[in-house]
Amino acid sequence: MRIKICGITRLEDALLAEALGAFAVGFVFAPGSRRRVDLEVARTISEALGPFVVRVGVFQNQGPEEVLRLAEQARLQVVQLHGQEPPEWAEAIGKHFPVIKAFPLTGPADPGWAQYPAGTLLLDSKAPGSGQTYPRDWAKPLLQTGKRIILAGGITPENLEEVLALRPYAIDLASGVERAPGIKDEAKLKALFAKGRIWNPGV
Ligand SMILES: O=C(O)c1ccccc1N[C@@H]1O[C@H](COP(=O)(O)O)[C@@H](O)[C@H]1O
Repeated sequence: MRIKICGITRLEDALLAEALGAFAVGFVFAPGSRRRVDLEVARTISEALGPFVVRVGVFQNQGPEEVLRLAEQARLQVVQLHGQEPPEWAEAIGKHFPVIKAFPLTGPADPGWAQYPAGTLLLDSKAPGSGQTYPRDWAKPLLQTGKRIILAGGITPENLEEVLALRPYAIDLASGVERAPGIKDEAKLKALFAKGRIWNPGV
């Protein structure tokens, strides 16, 4: 399973996620987030990781100029837009970085979101980073479009199986593997990867 561990603020958490087999780690630059990371810290962690972990920056309603500057300076590889960004912003950013666009679920997903100019979409609860969840069935209309869909929102080692049953492209967790915002919990990370690595999305 492709697993992204988001809200990384400490080198040791990033290295543990990498050692356990994370596909990606996320650095939150969204204003007001309890996991907001300093640019220098993100760059230091980014430079310390090996070549096979994707570095993702999470932004919320920040214009293309700011997003591109931070993504370049922090040595990121993918940009995740987690607010109400207009399609033109994604198009501008998409000239430089692959874009993941997050949508909050307050009911069944709108298949029309597949038209948004981003290669990959992410479905989250309406309270990003809170551990809040939603009826997982709500993701189905978008999963059926064939677009790459990342599922997020209150995923934990305990409820992982119901999420994997939907066969998303990847999953994304922040609070479900933490002991405090931005501080990952070793036991929860190990429990997650022990369960997550047995499932192969390609078959
Ligand atoms: O984690 C945050 O603080 C955050 C803030 C603003 C936008 C996105 C944020 N994180 C994203 O939230 C989901 C997962 O949250 P959780 O597992 O329910 O705690 C994930 O997509 C993060 O990238």
